[in-house]
Amino acid sequence: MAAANRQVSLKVVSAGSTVKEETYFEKNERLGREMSPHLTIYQPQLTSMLSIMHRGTGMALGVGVWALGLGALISSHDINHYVTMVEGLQLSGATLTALKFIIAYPAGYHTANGIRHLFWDTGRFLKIKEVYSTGYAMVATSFVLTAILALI
Ligand code: HEM
Repeated sequence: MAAANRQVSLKVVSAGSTVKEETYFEKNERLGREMSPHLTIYQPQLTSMLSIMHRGTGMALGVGVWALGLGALISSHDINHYVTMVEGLQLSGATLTALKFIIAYPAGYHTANGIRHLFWDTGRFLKIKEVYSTGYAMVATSFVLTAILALI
């Protein structure tokens, strides 16, 4: 009953004195906080490296798809013209295969790791040992896939 009759006094304050007009990054800088994850001291691990690669290859594929699409729209020549141009460079078979390998690697990697991701999405291979073993297997598969593409 005593609590119900308790007196409360309110103090009027301006919004500016309570709400700090400071961004998340400014606050972290003021408090001397490091960026999280603190990349400069973060030990490189297979898990994080493969994850970064997945994002990188996804972005590379995105750029490639857009470039091919827009190129086809705005170019006055068809693909045969560019094939003839490359043939005209008289590159050796090994150089050509190496170049094709480099261009195709994002597709080989992203497909192999994408399938690994899809297995994870079904709840499989999520134990840390399995994450590592599928990581190594995926890297090997990505090389084989890309080599097949480069040799076509
Ligand atoms: C031209 C084809 C493709 C493009 C442009 C593309 C692009 C991307 C991009 C930009 C991401 C986001 C990466 C990130 O934010 O970390 C992504 C994620 C993903 N991609 Fe692809 N991708 C392609 C083909 C494929 C294929 C063929 C597969 C599977 C066989 C695949 C499976 C996945 C999966 C599972 C994720 C989500 C990974 C996660 O959960 O973090 N992608 N893709």
